[in-house]
Amino acid sequence: MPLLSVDRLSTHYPAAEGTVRAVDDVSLEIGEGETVALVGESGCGKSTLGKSLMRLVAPSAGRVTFRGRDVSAMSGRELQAIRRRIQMIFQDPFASLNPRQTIRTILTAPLAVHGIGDRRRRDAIAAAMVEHVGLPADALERYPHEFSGGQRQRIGIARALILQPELVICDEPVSALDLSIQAQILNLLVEMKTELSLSYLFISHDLSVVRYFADRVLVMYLGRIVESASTSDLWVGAKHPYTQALLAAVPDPTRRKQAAPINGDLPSPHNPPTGCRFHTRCPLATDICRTENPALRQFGSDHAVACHHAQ
Ligand SMILES: Nc1ncnc2c1ncn2[C@@H]1O[C@H](COP(=O)(O)OP(=O)(O)OP(=O)(O)O)[C@@H](O)[C@H]1O
Repeated sequence: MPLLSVDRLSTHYPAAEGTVRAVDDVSLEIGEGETVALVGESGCGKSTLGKSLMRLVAPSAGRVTFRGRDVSAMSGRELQAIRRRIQMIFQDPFASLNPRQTIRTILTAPLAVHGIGDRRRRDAIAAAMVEHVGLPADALERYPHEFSGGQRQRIGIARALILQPELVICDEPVSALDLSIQAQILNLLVEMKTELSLSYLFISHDLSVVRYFADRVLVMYLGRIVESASTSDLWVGAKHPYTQALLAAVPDPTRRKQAAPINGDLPSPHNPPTGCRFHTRCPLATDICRTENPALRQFGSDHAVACHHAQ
C-alpha cells in the first residue's frame, strides 16, 4: 500500500475573474521512504497541491488517502491526528515564525497542542531537536530575527519534524537561500530522512535542485501532471516537450541534446488553453493538441507522459 495516494484531486479557487483551476484532476502516489519531487513553473499549482494533501486548503473534488485512510472524509480529532503525521516545511520560514516567540516556545508549542509530554519532557525534546538540526545550544532562548536565513530554515525543519511525522511536504525549502546554504539545508533534509524514516514530497521550480536526491519526479503544468518518471529516466529520457524545455534551462555538460528553452508566459489558470494546456507554447503542437486533452500514457513501468506526440 502506498503511504499517500491522491486520486483525481482538483482544487479550484473562486475569484472575481472566474474560477482558478489551480489543481485539476491530479493523481499520484508516494511510497513509504520515497522522495517524490513536484516541479514546474511558479503559479502552476504546486503549493496548492501540497496544501490540499493535508487539507490546509479544501480540495474541490477527488480523494486523498494516507495509509489507506480517506483524509478527505476526516474532521475534528482525526484530521488533527493526520496533521501530526503529515507536516509541511515552507519556503520562507521567517514568515511563519512568530517574531515574539522564543525558539523554545516555537518548538514546544506543537508538542503541547498534541498533548505530548509534560513541560520538562517537551523542553528536552526541543533541546534534542535543536542539536539534531545543527543549531547552537543557546538557540532555544533566542528569537527568530537573531538567526540567518539558513538557520531560520533549520528552525522551520525542527518545528516540522518535532512531531515525528511520516510524510513531509517541503515547499521550495531552499529557494530563498544563497547557493552555498542551499546545499547545507538539502544535506540536512537528506540526513533527517534516513534518521527519522521520513518520506518527502519535495516541491521545487528548479529541476537541478531535485536531481541528486529525488527518487521520482512529477512535472506539473497549469494544474496538471504532464510527466512522471524516475529521476534518472527523466534526466536522460524526458518525453514531454515541457519537461525537455525545463531541462534545457539546467546547465549540464553531460547532456548531448539540448532542447530549446521554453518561450512565453504561463497562460492564465482562470482560462486555461483548450486541449493540451501546453499547446500555446509547444514546438510540436498540431490540431489534435488544440482540441483534445492528452491522457497520461505509460511508457514502461514507471514513466508516464501526457502528450499526443510523445514517443
Ligand atoms: N488563495 C487563493 N485564491 C485565489 N487564487 C489562488 C490562491 N492561491 C493560489 N492561487 C492561484 O492559483 C494558482 C496556483 O498557485 P500556487 O501557489 O499553487 O502555484 P505554485 O506553482 O506553487 O507557484 P509559486 O511557486 O509561485 O507558489 C496561481 O494562479 C495562483 O495565483
